[in-house]
Amino acid sequence: MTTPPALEVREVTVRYGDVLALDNVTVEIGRGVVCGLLGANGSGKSTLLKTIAELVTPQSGHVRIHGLPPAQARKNGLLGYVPQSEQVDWAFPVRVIDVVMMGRYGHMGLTRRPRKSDRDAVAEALERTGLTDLAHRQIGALSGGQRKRAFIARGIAQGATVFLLDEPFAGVDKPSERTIVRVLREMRDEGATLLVSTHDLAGVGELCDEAILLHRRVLAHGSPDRVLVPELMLRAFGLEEPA
Ligand SMILES: Nc1ncnc2c1ncn2[C@@H]1O[C@H](COP(=O)(O)OP(=O)(O)OP(=O)(O)O)[C@@H](O)[C@H]1O
Repeated sequence: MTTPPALEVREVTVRYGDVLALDNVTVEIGRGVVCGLLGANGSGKSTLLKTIAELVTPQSGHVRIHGLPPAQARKNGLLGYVPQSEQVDWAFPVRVIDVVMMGRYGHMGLTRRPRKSDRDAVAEALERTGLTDLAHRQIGALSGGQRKRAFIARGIAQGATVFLLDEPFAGVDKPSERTIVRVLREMRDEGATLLVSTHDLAGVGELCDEAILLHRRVLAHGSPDRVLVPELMLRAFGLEEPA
């Protein structure tokens, strides 16, 4: 039997009322890959990530994570998701350590009582993301970059093997950006698959092994030097000269 890809999106179409957000999107990503998700505003990047995370239900098509439906993969802790900052209620009174511990819920059973292994995993994730000293701060009291790092720490503590990140570099200071790039590469080197939506085209070559160019449909998917070419970028960003 062949091993299924880490992430498989097959013929997915998503509409919000009259708006066609994704049109028959098919993507496969292997294990141990960082893949950048690129496209103009409104091209469907967030919708694709939300569909994989089952926060949006497609009109047709399906998603598999290591061959499993997303709900099952989430239950097994395989699927992690870092939302765009605007989607999070930062006034919610939780501490950084509580956010990271949420990544362990799938490991705890129904009692949700942390064991030593859970506390150790949280401590390691905080350490790797440089948040140990901020562990007891309210999440809303952190900078943009620190907040992103807290959500990434949650995914590390969870042991996610497919990790979706929606604009992890938006509103992030340089030191946090460097930490995030290092941590994402480490996760990739440990075998995780990361799908990262970003507007930071300059950083794609440095971070990503592959890139997907989206414009409701997949315009291109391959190595960054094959995808980030003027002809495709002009099409993706709607700057194509009239024929
Ligand atoms: N909840 C919603 N209801 C109605 N339309 C929506 C909804 N969410 C997204 N859309 C529309 O679907 C299309 C794709 O949006 P999406 O947020 O996925 O794009 P995006 O590439 O992530 O954009 P951005 O880079 O601006 O975040 C856009 O036309 C958007 O206006």
